[in-house]
Amino acid sequence: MVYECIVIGAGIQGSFTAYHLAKNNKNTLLLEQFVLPHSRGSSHGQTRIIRKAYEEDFYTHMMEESYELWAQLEKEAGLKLYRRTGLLLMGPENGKDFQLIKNSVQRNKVPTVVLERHEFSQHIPNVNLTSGDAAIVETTAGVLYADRALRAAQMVFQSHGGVIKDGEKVINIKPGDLITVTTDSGTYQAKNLVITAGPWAKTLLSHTGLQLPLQVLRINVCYWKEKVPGSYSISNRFPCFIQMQPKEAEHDIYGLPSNEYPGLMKVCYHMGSETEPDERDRQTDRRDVDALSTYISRCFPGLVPVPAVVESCMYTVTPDNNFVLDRHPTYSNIVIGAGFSGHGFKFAPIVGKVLCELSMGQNPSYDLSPFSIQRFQDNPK
Ligand SMILES: Cc1cc2nc3c(=O)[nH]c(=O)nc-3n(C[C@H](O)[C@H](O)[C@H](O)COP(=O)(O)OP(=O)(O)OC[C@H]3O[C@@H](n4cnc5c(N)ncnc54)[C@H](O)[C@@H]3O)c2cc1C
Ligand SMILES: O=C(O)[C@@H]1CCCC=N1
Repeated sequence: MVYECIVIGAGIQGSFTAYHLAKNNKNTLLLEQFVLPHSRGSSHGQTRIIRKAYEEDFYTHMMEESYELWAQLEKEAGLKLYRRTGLLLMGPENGKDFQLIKNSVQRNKVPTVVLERHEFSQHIPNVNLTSGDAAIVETTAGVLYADRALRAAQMVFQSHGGVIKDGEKVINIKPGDLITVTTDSGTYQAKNLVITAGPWAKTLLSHTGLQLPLQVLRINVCYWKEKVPGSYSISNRFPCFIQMQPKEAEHDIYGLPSNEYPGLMKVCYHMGSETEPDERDRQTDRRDVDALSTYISRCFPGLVPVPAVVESCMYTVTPDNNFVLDRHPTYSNIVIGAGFSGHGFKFAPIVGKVLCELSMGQNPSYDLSPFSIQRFQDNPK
C-alpha cells in the first residue's frame, strides 16, 4: 500500500503533524523507533511551560493560535492538558534581553503585570529578587501536561484512521516521487515524508544527503524538595518562572511550581552538555547542577539546595535557537521539523499544522523564513 504521508518520529512534533494530516483525510503512517511511551527523546516527562512572552514577535504571534489548538485537543481527547499558573520573568532591569521581552509583551498586548520591588514579596513569597533585577508576570502562561498531551495527540490521530507503528527504527530513506522508507522490520512507500526525529534528526537526514548544524545536549531535569511542603505549589498559586541572566550562570534558569511530584519543585538550567542521543547517560557533567544549587540557596530559600531527583531529557539546538521548519532543499516531497532548541513543546500544534501544510503542497499559515534551512547556508558558521 502507498501512504499519502509517512511521519518519522512520534515525539510531540511528529504526533501533532500526523494528527493534522489525519484530520485532513490523508492516509498517514507514524513510525517510531521505540515502543511507546518512552523516555529517550525530548517530549517525555510530566510538564512543560506554555507562554506567549518571547523577544521575537513571530513566536508570540504563533502562540495566539497555539493556545486555541491546545484547547481544541483538550476537547477532542476529553483531557485537561493546560493549567494556568502565570509566568514570573525576572532579569536585570537594564539588561538587553529583559528589556526586549518586556517591550515585546507590551507591543503584542500579552497580558502582563509589572511587579515593583516593594510589592514583590507580597505577591511572590519565598523568593529573593536579585538586586538590580526587575519582575513581570505573564498572567495567561502556565503548565502543559506533557506526557498526557503526547498520548492525546496520538489517540486523536488514531481515531481519524491514522496508523502508528512503534518499535520500528527507520534505517534507510530512498527519495523519489514515491519515497521508500525501510525500518528494521519492514518497507513502506509514501508520496510524502515528514522527518521529525528530534535528537536523531542529523543521523536520519544524512540518508537524504542533508547536513544541518544541530547539536544535541543532555539536560539534567532537577527536582528540589520544599522545606515546607506545598510552599511553591500550583495549589498555593505559585507561578512558573524564568530567571534571565542569573549571577551564577551564563544561561537562563527556569522552574515550574510543585505539582507532579508533591513536595518537589522542578528547577532546571536552560543548557546542557553535548551528547550522543543513543548514549545520553554517559554524559555525567553536573556543573549545571552546582550552579542551580547556588542559585537556589540565594533566591529560593524555601527549597533544600541539593536536588532530590534528577531525570534527563535532550535538547536539539540550532545556532540561533530558532526551529527548522522547511522543505528538503533537494526533494520537495520531504518536509523537516527539527532543532526545537529546548522550547518547542508549546508550539507543537502550530508546528504540526505548518508541517502538514508544507507536506500537502499548501502555502504555510505563517512566514517560515526564520525557520528556513537556507539561513544556515547563508551563514555556514
Ligand atoms: C528538560 C526539557 C525541558 C523543556 N521545557 C520546555 C518548556 O518548558 N516549554 C516548551 O515549550 N518546550 C520545552 N522543551 C522542549 C520540548 O520538549 C521539545 O522541543 C520537544 O519535545 C521536541 O519534540 P520532537 O518531537 O522534536 O522530539 P522528540 O520528542 O525527541 O521526538 C522525536 C522522535 O523521533 C524518534 N525517532 C528518531 N529517530 C528515529 C528513527 N530512525 N526511526 C523511528 N523513529 C525515530 C525518537 O525516538 C523520538 O520519539 C523542553 C525540553 C526538555 C528536554
Ligand atoms: O520554553 C520554555 O518556556 C522553557 C522555559 C525557558 C527555557 C526553555 N524552556
